[in-house]
Amino acid sequence: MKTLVAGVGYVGTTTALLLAELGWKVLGFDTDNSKISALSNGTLPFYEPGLDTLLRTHLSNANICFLVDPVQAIRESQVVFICVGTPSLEDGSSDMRYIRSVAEMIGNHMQEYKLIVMKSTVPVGTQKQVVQWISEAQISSIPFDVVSNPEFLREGSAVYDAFHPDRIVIGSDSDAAAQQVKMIYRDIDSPYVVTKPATAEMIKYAANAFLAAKISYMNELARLCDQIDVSISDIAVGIGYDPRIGKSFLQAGIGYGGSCFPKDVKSLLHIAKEHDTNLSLLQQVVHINETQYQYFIEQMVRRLGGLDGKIIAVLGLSFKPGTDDLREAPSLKMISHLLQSEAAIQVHDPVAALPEQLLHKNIVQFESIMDTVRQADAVVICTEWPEYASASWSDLIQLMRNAAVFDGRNVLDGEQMKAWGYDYYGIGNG
Ligand SMILES: NC(=O)c1ccc[n+]([C@@H]2O[C@H](COP(=O)([O-])OP(=O)(O)OC[C@H]3O[C@@H](n4cnc5c(N)ncnc54)[C@H](O)[C@@H]3O)[C@@H](O)[C@H]2O)c1
Ligand SMILES: O=c1ccn([C@@H]2O[C@H](COP(=O)(O)OP(=O)(O)O[C@H]3O[C@H](CO)[C@@H](O)[C@H](O)[C@H]3O)[C@@H](O)[C@H]2O)c(=O)[nH]1
Repeated sequence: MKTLVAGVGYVGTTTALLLAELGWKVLGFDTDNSKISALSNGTLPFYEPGLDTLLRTHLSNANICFLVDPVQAIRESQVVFICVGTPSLEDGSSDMRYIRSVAEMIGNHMQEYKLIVMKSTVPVGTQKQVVQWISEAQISSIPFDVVSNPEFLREGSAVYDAFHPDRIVIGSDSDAAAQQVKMIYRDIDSPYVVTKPATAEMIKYAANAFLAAKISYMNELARLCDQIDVSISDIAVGIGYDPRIGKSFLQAGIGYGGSCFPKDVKSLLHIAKEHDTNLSLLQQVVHINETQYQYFIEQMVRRLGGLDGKIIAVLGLSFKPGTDDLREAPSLKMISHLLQSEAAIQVHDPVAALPEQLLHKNIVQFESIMDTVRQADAVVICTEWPEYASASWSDLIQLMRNAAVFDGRNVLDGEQMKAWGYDYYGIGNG
């Protein structure tokens, strides 16, 4: 059986390689020809640990191939996984143009039954809408099923997450189609949640919004902790032992970023608005997240006595470690603000490069942490890359003009930093 993955970005490439590992023949299709040629040559167009090895293995085994011709891609496959993007529009709703275009492409070119599996994160009701778009695009009526199968992988650990999912959610109107999706994943050991398509679509939003809420909760408490001489990191440990709370996603910082949480929480709020429902808790989750980096900058201004003319070393650009993804990265908002305040910036990231919109005469990217902190008036940690926790801080202090460290991810040992002579501030640990 041949499977087609439409849209080979983060989720599509991971899905394609998972399917190849599971023994299926896989075709990858994307409208971005540069991605197709990079992937065909064994090069990932983004950074994701472990995925490049899988790509080269399955290219050489001829289990996977990447195509630019949509007609061939649709005609040669029995199952189509939709993995295209669903970015935010100005009003917070999801931009459905890519989903619609794939649906119409399938409808247009299919000549026999297809099972269509929707992995993109989509508003509730999309499965129904996709059925309609495919039907309308068909030249003659050919049967097909559309199943919702949301993806829960995290960037930076996409390979592990794809092979060890916490659950596989299948939303289908047809038992036979749900069984077929289960059969595709049969070698993966995971609980299954088989439900209605709308429920599957909502599970994805509910999961991301819940995790975002956990983070904003800790970030808001961090602001109080700063006032009462209590460490938010100690609070996370103390509450995390309660299995009803859990240890994960309690890390206070400068806010959540990435291609999912910001857009998915906003999309859920938009869905609620369309149904005259007020999700006030989630509105606050967004508000806390959008003001968290400003709160952090206020602490910097207070301690440094202003930013004008200061040299600030920014450690970390990507929205989290293990990826070069800069989508909604808090570091970018931070840097824009610092530049507006007439600070000069020296930046470092192990894999991500400064985006074009931040190229400015007052900003320079260095390859080493040492060069980045040299002559700085303050260091700001924006991403919890392990190399920042393990850097030789006892030596780096000699290179700085002023030994202030603002730890936006609480990765350093504050007491040790102070003992080495730093003016150290960890968010919620101040
Ligand atoms: N990135 C993640 O960690 C993650 C995790 C779970 C779910 N998701 C969801 O999965 C979806 C994809 O996310 P992503 O991060 O992989 O996006 P991405 O931007 O990395 O990839 C999307 C790809 O779709 C391609 N595309 C657009 N229109 C197309 C078309 N008509 N036909 C074929 N290809 C087309 C684009 O060129 C791009 O390569 C989104 O809905 C996202 O919310 C993402
Ligand atoms: O305790 C924490 C945990 C995370 N974050 C931040 O939250 C953001 C998102 O992190 P993470 O969830 O690890 O990364 P993503 O790759 O965006 O994965 C999320 O979004 C994906 C897309 O929907 C889902 O599939 C995943 O299950 C979900 O974890 C990052 O900026 C992190 O720095 C914190 O601030 N504190």
